[in-house]
Amino acid sequence: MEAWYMDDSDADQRLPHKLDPDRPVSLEQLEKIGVFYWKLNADTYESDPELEKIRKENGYSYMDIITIHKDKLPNYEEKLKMFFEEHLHLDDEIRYILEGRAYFDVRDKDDRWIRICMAKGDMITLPAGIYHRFTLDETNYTKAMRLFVGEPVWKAYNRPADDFEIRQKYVNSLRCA
Ligand SMILES: CSCCC(=O)/C(O)=C/O
Ligand SMILES: [Fe+2]
Repeated sequence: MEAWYMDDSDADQRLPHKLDPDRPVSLEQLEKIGVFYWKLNADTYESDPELEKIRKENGYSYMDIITIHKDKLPNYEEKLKMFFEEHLHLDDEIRYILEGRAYFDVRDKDDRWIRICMAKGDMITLPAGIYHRFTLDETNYTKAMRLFVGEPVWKAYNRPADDFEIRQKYVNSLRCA
């Protein structure tokens, strides 16, 4: 996993969009905005005790696997467009990359974009209420595990969603961080 502040160019969303000079973002900085990260062995995900432990400790009872590729995902273009709209969810977004690569972009406290480059073995949780978006990189392929506490709710609320209780709760949580 590698993270950095993004430039504001309109070029292809699949490009890295690093600043020049680069402004890397550390795990500690991500934790301050409620983003948590684990590194796992994706080759053994079907029988990995480390993954089992994380699921048990955090109550991630639900899981499925999504393959994001033009030949595998129904309504591929439409879904990618939707994923890249800035949005929030009422619950945490938990993703584990099993193959390929992808970018998760999150807003920092000052509303600046941080790009999180996720590759095989990277697992992340984005807090409920954080504004974020998702895109493939130039390799155009990823396979990811989606986890959830209880029955999954995939509904995304596009920005602006500032009046949502979960958004206010998230914003308030940043004050004490
Ligand atoms: C890798 S899962 C697809 C992206 C997604 O579900 C989402 O909500 C992105 O923010
Ligand atoms: Fe999302």
